[in-house]
Amino acid sequence: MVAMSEATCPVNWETWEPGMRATLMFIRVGDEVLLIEKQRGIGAGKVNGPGGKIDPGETPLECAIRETQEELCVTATGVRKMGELFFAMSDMPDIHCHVYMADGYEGTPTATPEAIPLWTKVSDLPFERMWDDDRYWLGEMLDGETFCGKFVFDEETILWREVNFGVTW
Ligand SMILES: COc1nc(N)nc2c1ncn2[C@H]1C[C@H](O)[C@@H](COP(=O)(O)OP(=O)(O)OP(=O)(O)O)O1
Repeated sequence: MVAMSEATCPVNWETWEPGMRATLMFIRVGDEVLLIEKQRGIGAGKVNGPGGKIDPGETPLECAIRETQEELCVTATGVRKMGELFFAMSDMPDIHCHVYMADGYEGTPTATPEAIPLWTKVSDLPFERMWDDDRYWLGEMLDGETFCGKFVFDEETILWREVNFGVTW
């Protein structure tokens, strides 16, 4: 399935290069997902999944697990790759983000200087507190859909978007 704005895309994705590589992790247990109230870094003040920048020499999966440990003091288990996000931004480096979902964890979700844990019903995601792109893929992903999303932002407003589901990673 494809969702695309009517506008012509202002970005040539064939030649686009991200300024940052990052990850997101969503731990789903039953009908709830473990989100964070992000305390610092890009998107501070928003609700998101744990995640962050990929360190040199680190794989995206290693990064997603490390960032979840650092931000919430838990180790995600049963992790699978669900998607990739491509963000062309106006006011920060462009981002290529790898997205993972886990079906369990070890440890106790704990607040850290980086994040406050927030268990949320999958049926009641707080999109008004999240990056706007999340409306177009997060619910579907939590229901098991793999995806690829490309978004062009002007500050926090989406100018253009394309999301494909059923992508094999
Ligand atoms: C632009 O739209 C975005 N949507 C979503 N859902 N998530 C986004 C968006 N832009 C960035 N993100 C995510 C990707 C990463 O998980 C973080 C950004 O990384 P962060 O700044 O938190 O990286 P850290 O390595 O943790 O930073 P420190 O240098 O503070 O340690 O946001």
